[in-house]
Amino acid sequence: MSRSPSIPDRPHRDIDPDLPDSERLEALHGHFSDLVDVNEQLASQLEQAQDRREQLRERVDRVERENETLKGSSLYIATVEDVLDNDEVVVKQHGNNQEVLTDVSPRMLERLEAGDRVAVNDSFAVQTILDAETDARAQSMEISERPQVTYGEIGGIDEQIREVREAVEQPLAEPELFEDVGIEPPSGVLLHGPPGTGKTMLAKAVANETNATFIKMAGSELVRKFIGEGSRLVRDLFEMAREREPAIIFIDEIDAIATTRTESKTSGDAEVQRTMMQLLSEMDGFDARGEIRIIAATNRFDMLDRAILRPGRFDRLIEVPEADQEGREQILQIHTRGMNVDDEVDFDDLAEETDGYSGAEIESLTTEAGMFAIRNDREEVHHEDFLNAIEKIEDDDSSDVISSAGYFYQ
Ligand SMILES: Nc1ncnc2c1ncn2[C@@H]1O[C@H](COP(=O)(O)OP(=O)(O)OP(=O)(O)O)[C@@H](O)[C@H]1O
Repeated sequence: MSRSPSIPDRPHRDIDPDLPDSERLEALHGHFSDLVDVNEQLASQLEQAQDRREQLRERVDRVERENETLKGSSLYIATVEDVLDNDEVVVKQHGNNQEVLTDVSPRMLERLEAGDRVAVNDSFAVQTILDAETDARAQSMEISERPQVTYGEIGGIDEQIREVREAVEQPLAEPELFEDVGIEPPSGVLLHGPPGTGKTMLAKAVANETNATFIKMAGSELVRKFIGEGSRLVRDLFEMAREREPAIIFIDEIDAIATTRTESKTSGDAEVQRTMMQLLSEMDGFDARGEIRIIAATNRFDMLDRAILRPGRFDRLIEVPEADQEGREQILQIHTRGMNVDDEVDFDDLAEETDGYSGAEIESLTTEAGMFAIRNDREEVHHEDFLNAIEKIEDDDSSDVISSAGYFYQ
């Protein structure tokens, strides 16, 4: 900050009244010119102060403008339904589906087409047209016509495979069985268990077996920053599935939108709540005997809002636990199928050594063992390579590899 200039001293001159007139006149002249100097200094200081005031005023204006922009920047997402000739468009706001007729500038009108996603402010004035890159629909789903994963590639969870086949595959493949008996198949299946135990693989394998499109959406993707975006994505998800029947919708990390409601009522919470309500309403209006099956997964079963577990929703719970000794041996064998493994490798012993490892961790262990073989100039992977890999992984991650499985999942 600039320091304020010091105020000049008031000129002062003692003039002896007994002096001759000419000398007094000269002294008065001197005094006068001192006053003129001070006056000039003060005038220049005044000018500087005025400049500074002007600068400050401009700064205040700028900050106020920024403040206004910030206040106005919580925009809502809407879709243009119709572009009318008289500089008006009909937009439908995501989330509440409210349709509004709103004016747009001729310049904006030229760039708008029905179907465009736009951001609107509180008064529904179109602020921005969202381009393809901001189109969350394309970014946030993983779609695969028929995933490659088969049941044979999943080890240690045979019972869970059987349950999933019964709850998801059978209603798709043999719907008449349910019709004949007169029961509704489970609406949604919830897989819960520690990370890396094969939940996603299971969902993919069902899609593979039933020749269905696999559509995956992560719950965290549904928690978007724009109001209305999450529920819109849920609608898109089901629409996408309807377009591609038969389809398996897989919602990973469902806890992101379905955790127990907290007391806090921030707008973020309300938005998450709306997304979950949209999911529930899509599921409620769903034909359980149809060609779309829904599977969700979570590592945080304890946190889930029980509302999603009611009949007609995720009403079939399947726990996918950490593999036991036998399961780990199977997983080791599955992941070494394509590897050049020495006959001496003792999988039973390795399964014992990997107590607490998830399927995903066993998979990375086999790769690490292969790296040890390469380092030793061998094409064949030996038992000691696996042991070295275990040691390395445990050294690297001594703090969390073994405990990670239980970290989120109590
Ligand atoms: N039971 C298993 N059998 C064989 N491989 C497995 C198994 N579980 C996990 N894997 C390996 O780990 C990888 C990750 O597994 P997956 O994504 O299915 O786990 P997840 O339970 O969905 O994990 P997360 O909860 O973290 O999403 C798989 O691609 C697979 O290679």
